[in-house]
Amino acid sequence: MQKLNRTNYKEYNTYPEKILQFGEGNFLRGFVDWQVQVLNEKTDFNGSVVVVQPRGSDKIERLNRQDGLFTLYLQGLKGGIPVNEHRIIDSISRGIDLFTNYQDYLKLAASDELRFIISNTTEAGIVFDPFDRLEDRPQKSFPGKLTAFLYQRFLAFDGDINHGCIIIPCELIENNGGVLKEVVLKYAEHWNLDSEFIHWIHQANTFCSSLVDRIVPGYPTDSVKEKTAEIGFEDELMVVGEQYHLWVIEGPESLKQELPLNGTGLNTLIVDDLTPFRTRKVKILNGAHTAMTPVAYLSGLDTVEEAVNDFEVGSFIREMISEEIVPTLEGDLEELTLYAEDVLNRFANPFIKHYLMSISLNSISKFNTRNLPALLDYVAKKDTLPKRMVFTLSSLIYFYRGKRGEESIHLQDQPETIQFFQTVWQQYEDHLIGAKDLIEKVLSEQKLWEMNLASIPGLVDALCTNLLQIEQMGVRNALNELSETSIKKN
Ligand SMILES: NC(=O)c1ccc[n+]([C@@H]2O[C@H](COP(=O)([O-])OP(=O)(O)OC[C@H]3O[C@@H](n4cnc5c(N)ncnc54)[C@H](O)[C@@H]3O)[C@@H](O)[C@H]2O)c1
Ligand SMILES: O=P(O)(O)OC[C@@H](O)[C@@H](O)[C@H](O)[C@H](O)CO
Repeated sequence: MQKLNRTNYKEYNTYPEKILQFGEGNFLRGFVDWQVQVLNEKTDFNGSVVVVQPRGSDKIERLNRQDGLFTLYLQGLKGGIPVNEHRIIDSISRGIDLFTNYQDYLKLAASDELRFIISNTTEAGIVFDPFDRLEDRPQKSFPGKLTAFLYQRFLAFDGDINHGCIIIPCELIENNGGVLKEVVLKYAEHWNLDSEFIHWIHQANTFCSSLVDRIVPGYPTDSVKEKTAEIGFEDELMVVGEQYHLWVIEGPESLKQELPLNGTGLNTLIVDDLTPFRTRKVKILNGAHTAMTPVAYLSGLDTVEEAVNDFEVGSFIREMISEEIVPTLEGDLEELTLYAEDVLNRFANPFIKHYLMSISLNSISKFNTRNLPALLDYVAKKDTLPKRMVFTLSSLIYFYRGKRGEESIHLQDQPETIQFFQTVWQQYEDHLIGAKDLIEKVLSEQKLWEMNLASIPGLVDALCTNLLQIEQMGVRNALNELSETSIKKN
């Protein structure tokens, strides 16, 4: 079987490099790079994407081995009809490995054609690292790398305000554009860069917050053989996603000229305020994903579809959404309920195997942004703890013990987070601390939650009860117990 690359696949197009993309991951390829392909096909956008790694461990060679080409499968309901289609995406021109080719990165900063910068570095990526230096090749953090790039561009064009960029982060954090801009400005100050550069950042560049929505499980491990036979190429970068997509970009009117979306059929909206779209999506869809992951995985399930179709776990998820998440949201109840139903139908998409383990990446920071706000709102509104969300948090703490029965769990999170849990669970197993001490240690570790969760009335005791039940009878039986009980008013 031939490998997918531009020598073997001749029907590719080439376009000027207009977009710099931080992230080689499945989501950006199945969402942004697909949209760029649609823009190239249906409008005069005429642009391609250069990909760089947002952090040290990422591999860019795989992308370059395939000359940026990859196959995208979109599977799900389109207008109510099941659709399963695939295509080769040619919108990525190349990847630049910042460790071996930093000079190409600097060269790209001086390109006249470059206009957009896009990123997706998970909720953990937009951070300030005081040890990053301008001279590093590359800096460790994504915003450090971006600041160095923008500074090089500022120098290359002598501070010309017509050579700034439109920066559109996709990370699922609130006000992602504003937060990214703040971190860039913090680096500018930390590195003592010229005040003209700071002025240029403000005047020449636009940081647009954005909200993305498409379920992209990624590489189809289970069906790769059939898919390889179908496309006729070996493709290490194959991606599967659902048909549904929505991209809401908070940006100026002028962006509508630069991103010619009209007539493309893309569900991409340029709006003044994306808050309502974001809150609804992050709390219901992502909230349910992150909350179901430890519960369903520790119940012996592996995918989102299995989780929503499982009697106990599925009921737990549905009730959590309707009784504990939706009541914390503002807006029309009927509309929110319909959105929640759509989300549950998307979760049950039979074409898609969305592995819980892939959702579990950086679960602690995801819990903070996706679940904790709803938990706190619920407590504030109802003056009692939401028992299902509390159960989720108990399961999450148990998940970070790193064991599902005899099997060990491959935890994917910041090394210090994994280390912290390893230490407290070891102390527990060595009988140096009890369950309550363990919970107290975890909840009061402010680096994990950015607040002291132990201060939430009743939470330590509720978690302790759940944890002991999970340990004694397993998550599934503990879930059954939970449906019988209610948490006492604080
Ligand atoms: N897959 C989906 O269905 C989907 C849909 C919408 C949004 N997202 C977003 O995409 C992210 C996951 O991406 P994916 O599905 O492409 O997974 P992936 O594993 O293929 O890619 C993850 C990307 O995030 C980067 N990353 C991870 N931790 C980082 C850190 N600490 N600092 C900087 N970069 C970091 C990786 O280097 C990689 O480029 C999620 O956090 C989510 O916000 C995913
Ligand atoms: O991609 P992650 O790992 O941050 O989160 C998992 C899912 O919640 C997420 O990918 C959703 O599928 C997506 O946000 C849908 O638009």
